[in-house]
Amino acid sequence: MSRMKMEQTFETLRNKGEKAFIAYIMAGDGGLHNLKHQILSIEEAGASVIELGIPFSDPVADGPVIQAAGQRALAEGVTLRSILIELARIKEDISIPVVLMTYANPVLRLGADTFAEMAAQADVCGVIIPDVPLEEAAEFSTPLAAHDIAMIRFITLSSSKARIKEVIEGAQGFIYAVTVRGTTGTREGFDDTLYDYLESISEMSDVPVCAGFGISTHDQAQKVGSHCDGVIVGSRIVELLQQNDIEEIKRLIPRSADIAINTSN
Ligand SMILES: O=P(O)(O)OC[C@@H](O)[C@@H](O)c1c[nH]c2ccccc12
Repeated sequence: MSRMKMEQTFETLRNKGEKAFIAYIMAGDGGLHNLKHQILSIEEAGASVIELGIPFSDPVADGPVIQAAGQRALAEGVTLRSILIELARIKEDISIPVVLMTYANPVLRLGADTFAEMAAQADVCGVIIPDVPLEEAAEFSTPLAAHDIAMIRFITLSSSKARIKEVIEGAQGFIYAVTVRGTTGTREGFDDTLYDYLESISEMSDVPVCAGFGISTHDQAQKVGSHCDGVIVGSRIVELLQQNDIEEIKRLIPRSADIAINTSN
């Protein structure tokens, strides 16, 4: 069920000629009792996948907006365990795939086996652990694979061709292509080389390629998405969700009609 659900989502989108919109939110920001409402609002706004962040005290790859959201969530007292328990409770209400984004430390504290089991109970489809390099991933990916949960891998602008090949081989779920150097957060624009980079990865890869970091507007989402299988938006979603501005989240997500216009010119 778990990994397949996400594969099906991407296949359905591909058949319709649409791109995935992966919305990142910080679990527990606004209190865990709001998680269900937040996920359902974002689902209704048109997101295809939820990337659910786990708050952590030392989030090395997070930009200021996500860090602040993590601090608020920690102040609410939420933990990886309490998030997984809540997710298991509300899973029947959520239609779109959920991917967890956590640092290694909370997983190790819970135990990688327990984590995989609880994630499976919660219908989690994939897991992103940015501070675990490919070489050390087995400790996490083996128990996850036993529960059919994908471990999502990263490619960055500075990955060599050989490295890209290595990452693509055995990749599951989707590949997270990082669009900028540095931490998460909004950016004015992107490197000119970004689009060629995304297209060359997409050509090499059988699993979908989704681009994230620095995407904060509808136009950016549409433009970047037209060169790969989907986009990931974090900081902007976190901001809008904190303001409870679901209408603006709706406007951020490209519709199929926008894409049709895009390809006709
Ligand atoms: O916030 P941005 O720039 O839209 O980027 C997405 C990103 O926040 C999300 O995927 C994410 C949050 N924390 C991370 C840590 C590493 C990699 C990715 C992430």
